[in-house]
Amino acid sequence: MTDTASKTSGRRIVLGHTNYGKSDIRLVKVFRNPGRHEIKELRVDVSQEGDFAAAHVEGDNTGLMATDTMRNTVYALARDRLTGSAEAFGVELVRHFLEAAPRANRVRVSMVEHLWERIEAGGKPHEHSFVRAAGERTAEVVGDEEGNFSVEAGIDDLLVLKTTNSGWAGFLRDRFTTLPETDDRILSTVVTSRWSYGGATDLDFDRLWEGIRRRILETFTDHYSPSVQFTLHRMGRAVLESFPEVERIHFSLPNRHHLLYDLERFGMENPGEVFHADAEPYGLIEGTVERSAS
Ligand SMILES: O=c1[nH]c(=O)c2[nH]c(=O)[nH]c2[nH]1
Repeated sequence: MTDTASKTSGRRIVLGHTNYGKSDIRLVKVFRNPGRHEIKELRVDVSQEGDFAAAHVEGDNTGLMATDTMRNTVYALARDRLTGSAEAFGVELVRHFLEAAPRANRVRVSMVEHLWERIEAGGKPHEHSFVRAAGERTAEVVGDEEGNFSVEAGIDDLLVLKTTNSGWAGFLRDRFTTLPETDDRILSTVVTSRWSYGGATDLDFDRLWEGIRRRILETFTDHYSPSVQFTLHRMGRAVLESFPEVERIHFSLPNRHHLLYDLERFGMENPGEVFHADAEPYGLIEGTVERSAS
């Protein structure tokens, strides 16, 4: 913290933590392999921490990298160094900024990858046409000038649903409880997940991400779910058991309620067929599954 030399009520006013960077850098790279183009679309945020007090307090910008330069750097480095995963590109960017920005001592690069799937045309994968795939992939790399790195990956916006094999019963009943117990309901959620690879910067991040996504989806299907809470833990445990590279995994799981619509009023039966998809409010179940210290 920096003393700004101002005084009010006897307590010094100081500059607290600061960071700055460029957000929402939209990058698309086409890999023009003959006969089979590939595409990568990233939204990149760059954030630097360091000794920026002179800029804030004195208006002295000496040694500050312009955020405009950060944006240019992302595109320029993408030319030769975006060759594989977003995580690997993030590591390259963080290394570059730590070296190039004299006042930065910690750099964070966060990325959201919008996924494109190849279109099948006439029963064949098309050479250069794609359709937006479900869900988004995230990656975040943080590095400091001491050489400490952390790499985190994740999933956003992956909507899943199962039509049975889920219930919610045995919960607390008090005078405000109206919800009936059920052993057969629709379970639906939008998976947001983040997992940590610790300090490893040279893993096969694409293989891991694909495998972890598949493991989460398989686990969603493979059991009777007595609650979103139970399914959260089971998905997390499955990922940690299958992927020793993962240190911990966090889930944010909104409960997308599907309420059986009352057709009795019209003299009709509704044996679990017609539902109202309730938008709000929604339950929100969040939690981390991790390896214990011992
Ligand atoms: O899986 C659930 N967990 C809850 O905590 C909860 N609360 C609720 O009303 N329905 C559900 N379902």
